[in-house]
Amino acid sequence: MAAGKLLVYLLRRDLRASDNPILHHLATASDHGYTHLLPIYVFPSRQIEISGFLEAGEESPYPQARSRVGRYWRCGPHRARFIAQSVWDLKDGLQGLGSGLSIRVGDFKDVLAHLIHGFKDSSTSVAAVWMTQELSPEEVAEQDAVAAVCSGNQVDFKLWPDEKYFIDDLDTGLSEPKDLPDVFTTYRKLREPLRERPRKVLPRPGKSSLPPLPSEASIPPQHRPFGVPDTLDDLEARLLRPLDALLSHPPEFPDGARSAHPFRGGETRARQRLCHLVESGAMTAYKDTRNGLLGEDFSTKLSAYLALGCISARQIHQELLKFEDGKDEAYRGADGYGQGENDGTAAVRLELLWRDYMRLCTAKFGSKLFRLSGFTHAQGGGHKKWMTADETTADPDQERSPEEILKILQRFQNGTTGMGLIDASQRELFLTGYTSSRARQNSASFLSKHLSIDWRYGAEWYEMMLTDYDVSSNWANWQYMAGVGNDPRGDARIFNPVKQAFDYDKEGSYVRTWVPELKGLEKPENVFQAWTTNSTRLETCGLADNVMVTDPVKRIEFTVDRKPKGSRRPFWRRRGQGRGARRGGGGSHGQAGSTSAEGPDGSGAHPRPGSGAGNRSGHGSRRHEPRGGAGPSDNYRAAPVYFVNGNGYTAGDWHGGHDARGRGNYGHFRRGECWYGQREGFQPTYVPVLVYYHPPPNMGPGVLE
Ligand SMILES: Cc1cc2nc3c(=O)[nH]c(=O)nc-3n(C[C@H](O)[C@H](O)[C@H](O)COP(=O)(O)OP(=O)(O)OC[C@H]3O[C@@H](n4cnc5c(N)ncnc54)[C@H](O)[C@@H]3O)c2cc1C
Repeated sequence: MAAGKLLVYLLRRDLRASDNPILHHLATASDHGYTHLLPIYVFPSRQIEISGFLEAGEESPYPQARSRVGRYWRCGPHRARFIAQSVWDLKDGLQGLGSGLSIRVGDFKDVLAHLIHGFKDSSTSVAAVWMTQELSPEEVAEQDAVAAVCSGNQVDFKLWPDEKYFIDDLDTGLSEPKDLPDVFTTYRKLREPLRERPRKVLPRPGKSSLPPLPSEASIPPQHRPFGVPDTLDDLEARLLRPLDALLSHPPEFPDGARSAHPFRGGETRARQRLCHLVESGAMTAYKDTRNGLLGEDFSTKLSAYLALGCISARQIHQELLKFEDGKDEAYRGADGYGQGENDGTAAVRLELLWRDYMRLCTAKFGSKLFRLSGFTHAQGGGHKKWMTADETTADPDQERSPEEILKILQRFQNGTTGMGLIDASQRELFLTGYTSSRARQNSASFLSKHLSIDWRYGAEWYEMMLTDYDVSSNWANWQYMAGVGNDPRGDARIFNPVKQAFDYDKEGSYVRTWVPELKGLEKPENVFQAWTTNSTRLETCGLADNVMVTDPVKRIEFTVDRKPKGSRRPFWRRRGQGRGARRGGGGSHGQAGSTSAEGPDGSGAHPRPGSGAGNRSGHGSRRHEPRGGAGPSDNYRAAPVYFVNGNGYTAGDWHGGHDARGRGNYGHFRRGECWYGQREGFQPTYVPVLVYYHPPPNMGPGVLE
């Protein structure tokens, strides 16, 4: 009979040794009862294509890891590489602590079943499996499948709460997911002051404080027909091998362009990046710079590390605290050192709360995250007609044929729509795996609202291309921008990508960087829409026959005012039908060109005079942000912990009654915030002829309201 009790820790998006509840518990609790620990990272076959790991001549038993609507690879090259680096960094880190990490590929349940079976004859058998809980449907299914394997093999199973968020689940003030308010602002008010919310970080386990690995000889190898490599280079190569032909006409990396996200994956790099941001003053400047488009430091670029759990939000918060409280000499040289929270650090905390909120939406809405009609379907909305490239599901009355939509999608993806800001963003995304929040918002709005294309194509494309892809942040933001999610302004918020380009890329540097064909154009308005350039100039620049000029996917009439006002370049936009309408024969394309505008507060849409389609219902009526939320709870509740003991899998509650960690009531509830007293929603003003827009305040997800 086996003497050793082995604990298997299956890692997913908790790729860090510091502030890791499971490792912390194992390093500090004397009574956990396990003689050995085997941390394992599984490259899951559903989400990452693993055919590159097949032994020669073998076939994969798993379907290809492709998305449902667009059939794209679910994990593209940028993220695949970043994950590999992160896993390898953790492996090195754990080895440094006297432990280690095994890498496997396949389906979680197969990996686990093979492992349990393989250990059966060893002196150490698998006694328990622990994982960090995730809330998204696919990950929940993984957990359930693992639990079932454990149950069938008399192995204990336990889910630990995911603590990489800003506010722990214990402290959200929500009794259950459905209590989440449907408007972010309501949730934010419920949780302010944010600086007081996060729990303390957990220290990194000390050297040799973790239970040892089982002997190498006893660890069963990767199950057939796959093999796992033993170098990072080989790991990366095998992940990238199947990912060819992402696009039929991919953009080329422009001369002189530099990635805004040149970072390698891993906990070590995440830590370095965080320290750099505080030390350099980038955190202090964040509020002023975050709408930037070019460069490394206009925003934190911590998203990919956060998504994989290489760093937790509360580690970021802790570093900000040290700076704000003047507690770390390394940060002394940075602006604002020791002077408390500033606009920049407060804005970073707010963004981290957005991230929490998107995840809580997933907990609340479950698989509706992926539904075309979005969350709003649940609230009676989501009746918009979307255009699709899928002949089998396309509406017979669809304005453009599925074939045309497919072509438009390809031009969106390879950055040749003719809409400069969108094209630059899409090429940057394709070539670097990153594009700024501002650019993402515009691209998502463009695809879903200007082109009325099924927004899930965009969400899936981003899932493939983003290094920082996170299921909740991606899909809920796409819903938000498509007007089917938790944006109280819904369909009324339409970004005008030309106006946005004037606001955020004044001289057109960003667009010129990523769309080098446009470098010869002097005027920003031409850079933002090349078709507006006169024919002589087009000839000179070799653009006369370029598809961005001859057949832009969308034309927006937009004229720059001659008289500059203040430091900003004001502009007016001609009303009435745009060329898009003439070209496209009206309908949604034409309308969007001329109706799209941001209201005086930079958010709403104006009904369009004389269009016949200027739909005032829903725009003209005052909108009230719905109330929601359960309000702060009186009692401290403990983390949701899920157990399976031998033969029973107990699905825990959102807040189960088990205080697993005994870290006390650090994040106790505070009463008194008037979370229900929302300001009222935007009421658009009807302005008939000429509109001067003020610079828009930051609106939408990821920016201050
Ligand atoms: C269509 C669309 C898709 C998106 N997909 C993702 C995604 O897959 N993964 C992802 O992490 N973010 C996503 N975002 C949110 C946001 O664009 C990125 O988090 C941000 O651009 C990452 O850069 P950063 O780390 O420099 O952000 P910063 O501006 O420095 O913000 C700090 C952190 O706050 C969080 N954050 C900021 N804005 C948001 C937001 N709107 N929603 C959720 N979290 C936010 C991120 O973790 C980010 O790292 C998406 C936004 C849009 C509009």
